[in-house]
Amino acid sequence: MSKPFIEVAAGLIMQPDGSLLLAQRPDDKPWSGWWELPGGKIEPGETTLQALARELKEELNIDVTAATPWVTYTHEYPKNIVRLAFCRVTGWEGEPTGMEGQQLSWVKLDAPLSVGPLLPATEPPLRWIQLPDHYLLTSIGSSKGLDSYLARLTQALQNGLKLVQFREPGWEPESDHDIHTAFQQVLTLCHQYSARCLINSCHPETWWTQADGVHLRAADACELASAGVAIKDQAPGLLAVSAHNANDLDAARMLAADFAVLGHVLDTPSHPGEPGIGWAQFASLIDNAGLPVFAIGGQSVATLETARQHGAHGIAGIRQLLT
Ligand SMILES: Nc1nc2c([nH]c(=O)n2[C@@H]2O[C@H](COP(=O)(O)OP(=O)(O)OP(=O)(O)O)[C@@H](O)[C@H]2O)c(=O)[nH]1
Repeated sequence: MSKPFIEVAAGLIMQPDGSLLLAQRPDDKPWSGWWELPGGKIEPGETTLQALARELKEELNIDVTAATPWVTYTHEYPKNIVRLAFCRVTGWEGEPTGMEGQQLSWVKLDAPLSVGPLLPATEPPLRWIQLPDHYLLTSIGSSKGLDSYLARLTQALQNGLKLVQFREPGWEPESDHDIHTAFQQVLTLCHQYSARCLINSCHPETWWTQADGVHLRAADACELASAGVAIKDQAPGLLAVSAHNANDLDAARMLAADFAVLGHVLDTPSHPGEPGIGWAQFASLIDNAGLPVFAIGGQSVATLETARQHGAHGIAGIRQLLT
């Protein structure tokens, strides 16, 4: 007999200082005593955000004023399959109160959790939410442009940039040594500002372990996923995947990537004459991605809010994020 399938809306209720609200499941529910994100089952006819608002009113007596869809993730438990639509909640009225007698706790995610255990399906979102929301891809081009690029990158890191990808497929063919030196300089600079630097899979595999993780091109991700390679065990650090369609996002999920980058969403100078997929298509593609997705293509600080309204974790880009 097939397992029951339930759809749930759950909120990551966050204070501006990054504290997150967790709730302990009450005695009269399955998994009682385990900690979870507040929320509950989506009723027939409800949208995810409507269900979330209703559940948070019932469970916490708060009125949600600002929430966006985020990652939808499916987890198979021994007795059922749960599709969890995690949403970010950044605005509410009222003081969260355990209306069902449940314990509540505001936790910091950059330290060991002060409560536990967490429901198994609640662990991944607590890891994902700590990813920065800006992801810069380099486009230096040659050793001639390196010094001025490093100066601009320093400025961006000083302004709070925390995640960078070294990606130089079109590096002018001077010598391999030049590009490796450039990579090391970018990596060292990122580390000076406690930022992480991933390496694109177009670069030699021997460099991958030097970086803070690997960013797979879509074709590389699809090839590794169909070959069943456990790339995450081989390359320590973050694993990211470029995606252009649902197939690429499936590969990212199969490889247990930490995040994907989907686009291009808006028209961009790096793809002249190729129209972007647009926000509606972006939102529909990531609906079942099962991992955080950054929007790429025409992205800047000005598009971050729109990206979030369409379920993006954050924005990725080459030019407009270098500020
Ligand atoms: N709210 C919430 N549910 C979660 C999380 N993680 C997770 O696996 N779940 C699962 O999602 C389901 C939520 O169902 P629920 O019983 O809390 O829903 P509900 O509030 O509508 O309760 P009720 O219908 O029993 O009154 C449970 O199977 C629970 O184990 C989480 O972080 N938050």
